[in-house]
Parts: sequence; C-alpha cells; structure tokens
Amino acid sequence: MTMPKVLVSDALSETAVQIFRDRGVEVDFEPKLGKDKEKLLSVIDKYDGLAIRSATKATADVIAAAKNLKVIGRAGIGVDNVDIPAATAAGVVVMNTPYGNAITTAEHAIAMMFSLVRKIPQANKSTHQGKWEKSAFMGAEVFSKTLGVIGCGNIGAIVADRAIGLKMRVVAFDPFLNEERALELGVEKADLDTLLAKADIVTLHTPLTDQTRNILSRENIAKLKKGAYIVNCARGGLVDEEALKDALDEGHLAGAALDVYATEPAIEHPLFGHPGVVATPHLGASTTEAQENVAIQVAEQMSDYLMRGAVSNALNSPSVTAEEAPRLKPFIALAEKLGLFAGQLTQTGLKKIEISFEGEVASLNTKPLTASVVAGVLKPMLAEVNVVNAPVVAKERGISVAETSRDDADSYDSVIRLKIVTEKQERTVSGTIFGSTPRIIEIKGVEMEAGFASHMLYATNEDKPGFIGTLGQTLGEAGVNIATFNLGRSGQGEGAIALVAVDEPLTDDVLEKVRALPHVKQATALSF
Ligand SMILES: NC(=O)C1=CN([C@@H]2O[C@H](COP(=O)(O)OP(=O)(O)OC[C@H]3O[C@@H](n4cnc5c(N)ncnc54)[C@H](O)[C@@H]3O)[C@@H](O)[C@H]2O)C=CC1
Ligand SMILES: O=C(O)C(=O)COP(=O)(O)O
Repeated sequence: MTMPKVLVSDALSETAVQIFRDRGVEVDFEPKLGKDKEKLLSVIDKYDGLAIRSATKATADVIAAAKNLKVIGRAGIGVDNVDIPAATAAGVVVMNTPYGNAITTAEHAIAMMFSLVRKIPQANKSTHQGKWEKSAFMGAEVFSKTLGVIGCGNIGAIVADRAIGLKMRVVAFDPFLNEERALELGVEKADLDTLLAKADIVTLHTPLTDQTRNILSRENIAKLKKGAYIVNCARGGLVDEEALKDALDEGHLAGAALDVYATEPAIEHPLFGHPGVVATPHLGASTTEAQENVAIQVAEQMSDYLMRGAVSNALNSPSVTAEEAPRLKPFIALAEKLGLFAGQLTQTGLKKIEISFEGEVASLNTKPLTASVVAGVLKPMLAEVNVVNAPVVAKERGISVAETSRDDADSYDSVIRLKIVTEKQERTVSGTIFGSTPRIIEIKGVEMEAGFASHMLYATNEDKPGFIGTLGQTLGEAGVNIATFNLGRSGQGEGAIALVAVDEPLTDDVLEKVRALPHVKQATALSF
C-alpha cells in the first residue's frame, strides 16, 4: 500500500503533523496555503486528505480538482466552509471534531459578554492612553439578567451552564432541545419570539445553515428589548449586519460583541469603530488547549480513515470504528458485489432495494453495508455513485431502501440477502463469506455456489440436456476461456441459471451467439 498523503492547509497545531506521521500518513504542513485558492487548486490533486480550519474554503471547484481526495477533516466544528453536497457526490468523507473546542468557544462567548457590558476593551484603550475616564465606562451587572441562548447544543449548553453559575436566568431556543434536557440544564425552553422578548443579552450558538441564516434578521432584532445586547461567537451569517448597525445607531441595542462576520477575513466592516461594538477576529476556538484537542482529534480520525477505513464524526457517511473496520471489510466487498450483480441486471424502473442481514453479520454495524449494497446497485446506472453518496442518490431518485436483520442464517454463519423491486419484477441474490472471500449462494430463489470473477456470463435457460455442451462450445469457438462454471436450477426440467467466470470480457457478438442457443432465455455479461 502506498502511503496516503495529507495536506494541512490551515494553522493547525503541529501536533497533528506528528500524529499523521506516527500513523503512517505522509503530510505536507502548509498553514497559509488554504488562503491562496489558486495554489490550493493547483496542488490538491496530489492528496488523499485535506485537514483544515475555517480559512480554507473547500468549495465545489476545489473538490472537483481534488482527484485523489478521500477525506476532508475540519479541525473544529463549523463546516460551512466545506461544500458537503459536492464532497458527498465525489465520495469524499467530511469529518469534524465536535466538543474539542466547545469549552473554549463558550468561554469566549462569556468573555465577550463581560467585555460588552463592562466596556472592557474601550476602557482598556482609554486607560492605556492615560485618560483615566472613570465615569465614561459605566457598565451593567449580568447577575439576575436574562441570557437568551439561540442554539443550545454543545457550546450553547456550556454557555448556559456558565451563565447559571453567574446567577443569570437562561432562556433557550433550539428546536431539538427537549424538555428533559432543558430541565437538566436548568434553562427555560422557549420559542424564538419569547426569547427575543425576554432576553437582556442574546448569544448565538447554532451552525450556519439555510434554516439559521439571518436568524437575527432586521425583524427579529426589532423584537429585542430596548437596550439589549447581542453576542455572536457562532457565524457571521446568522445576523443581519446592516440591521444590527442600524439598531445600534438608533440606540435600540446597547451593544454587540462579534467574533465572526458574514465575510471573513473581515478587514473592513461597517461595524468596525462603532463605540458599542466589541470585535475579535474569529478567536472563539483559539486557545492552546482547544487547538491541541482539535488537531489531535482530526489527525487521528483522518489517519484512521485513510489507513483502516474507520469513520468517526463524519457528516456525510455512517460511522465505523477502528475495531469494526477489519471485520466489516469482507462484508463490504460482498455487499457491493451483490449490489453490482443486481444492478447490472436491472435496466430501469428501480423502486425498492431490500437488504436482509442474517446471522453474525446482523450483529455488525450494517449501515456501511447497506450503503455499499446501494452503491453497487446504482453504479451500473449512475457512474457518479459511491458509498458516501449512495443513500442520498437513492433518496433523490425515490428509490426506497429497507434493511432488516435476523440472528439466524440457516446453514451459514452470515448471509446478506438482496431483493430488488422494479416496476416490472423482483430479483433476489444472496451471498456469504468463505474465509474472507465473497460467494453467491442464491439467485432468484435458486441455490448456487459461486465466487465472483472480474468477468462473468449470467444466463438463464430451460433445464434441458445439451445446454452445457452447446454453451461451452460457443464460448470455446469464440476463444473465450472458461475459468469456472456454476449451475443451479429450481427443480428438474425447470428454470436454470448458469454463472460462468471467463478470462476476458464478453463481446456483444459472443453474447448474441449465446442468446441464440436453444433453451437460453437471456444472457448478460457481468463484471465485478
Ligand atoms: N467562533 C468560533 O471560533 C467557533 C464557532 N463555532 C460555531 O458554533 C456552532 C455551534 O457549535 P456546537 O454547539 O458545537 O454545535 P452543536 O451541533 O452541538 O449545537 C448546535 C445547536 O444548534 C441547534 N440548531 C440547529 N438549527 C437551529 C435553529 N434553526 N434554531 C435554533 N437552534 C438550532 C441544534 O439543534 C444544536 O443543538 C458551530 O456550528 C460553529 O459554527 C464553533 C466553534 C468555534
Ligand atoms: O470550530 C469552529 O467552528 C470554528 O469556528 C473555529 O474556527 P477556526 O478553526 O478557529 O478557524
């Protein structure tokens, strides 16, 4: 195996570099490269992995140029700088490092809140200038004030906890926050309008998505109490910056503390220089501790994926632990091959893919197996499909995917059964693992015992004497060498199946000759 190669294109802690190397991954550490889009585009095709923070924009054109890319690792939480649909379509796993910088970012939000209400940055500047403007910096207490937390996930919950420690009241708006969790955190769960009406200080902690973009719109800013404050240590796009400026200018808001901006790096900004604004340059995650955490985590996760196939904290692919990966490997190969088998026989009108995991395989993590089956089924029809995007592609095309499991697998240790339902018919195929090799054990209800080969002939015929001879002769005359020949039938004289492994691809000409043989119902060339 050649060593996979990773580009670190943002200012990650160098600890990451050592971890990559220790785990057998080659690494180029270019902490400023991500800011130079042209350069990134020109080198990215050399890499299997890309490790980033927020400065590198992994846009669709970068992903398209990254011909060998398998994984993007975000040493941090927000992935709004990664085009996840484009990555998914290209089969690139996108992972982040949740939790690693959450405490640090929550602490920054609390620090920003105090900076805001006690005017610390302004007072600091004035005092350094020798002005001693004691009366100019009258502040406000946070004690018994209401903090409105928009987005009460990892960071929001830590902010709420710290605020409660400061004896603040906390109101939280988060559609995914249930009553039990709210009770556990000691926060009041509210809808957005209630939060806006009650909060003395609002702090934002949602990801930037289509649903959250502009969540503090002009209209919602107007709903805040007069004299309220806004703290934004999440993403710039969550707040209407123009409306925020107007609200500050009009005195509707008392101040805003901003760590993040709609466009970054923010060199110029309508709010810079505003007396009511405290600004930091996206420092939320910038502590030694947090950067150490996220660098270690991203390097471990990316190495585990590139070296062992383990997937953790992926945003577009099911998780596979490092322990599971080697056990899953042969079943992933079987799942994909069964899918390919069915997919190559299915031309149109695919409606449903049913997968049954039986025996030991049912106790494994079957999500990646299901994704592999679906990718296999769709691949002959859609060249762009891969294990990462297969579930999404199936959904987009209205193909339902159903998965069942059962502990028992009759006379095998493990069986994967696949049923394809099209507008016209149903087709089944099942397989198992012998040693670590995938084998077919059933096709259309007919018991078989066959391996997969690069090139195969699949024929259905009437079970009549002479078929094997004529088929062998036809292939022989065409110069096609038979590697293995497997036959099965549902009963004497009934429908029969031939699965023949051949040494080279079958031409249309040969297939036509096979189809013309007596008793042959259909013949298809398969490749695996
Ligand atoms: N300033 C900085 O340096 C940093 C900023 N961040 C930002 O903070 C964000 C939050 O991080 P975590 O708390 O770790 O993420 P998380 O996923 O644990 O929490 C996000 C919460 O937002 C909620 N949410 C989603 N849509 C919502 C909506 N429409 N309205 C209200 N709530 C909604 C979710 O239910 C979830 O509970 C990240 O996505 C990132 O953008 C994170 C780290 C550092
Ligand atoms: O983790 C996040 O979401 C952050 O915003 C941190 O960004 P950074 O890695 O400091 O560029």
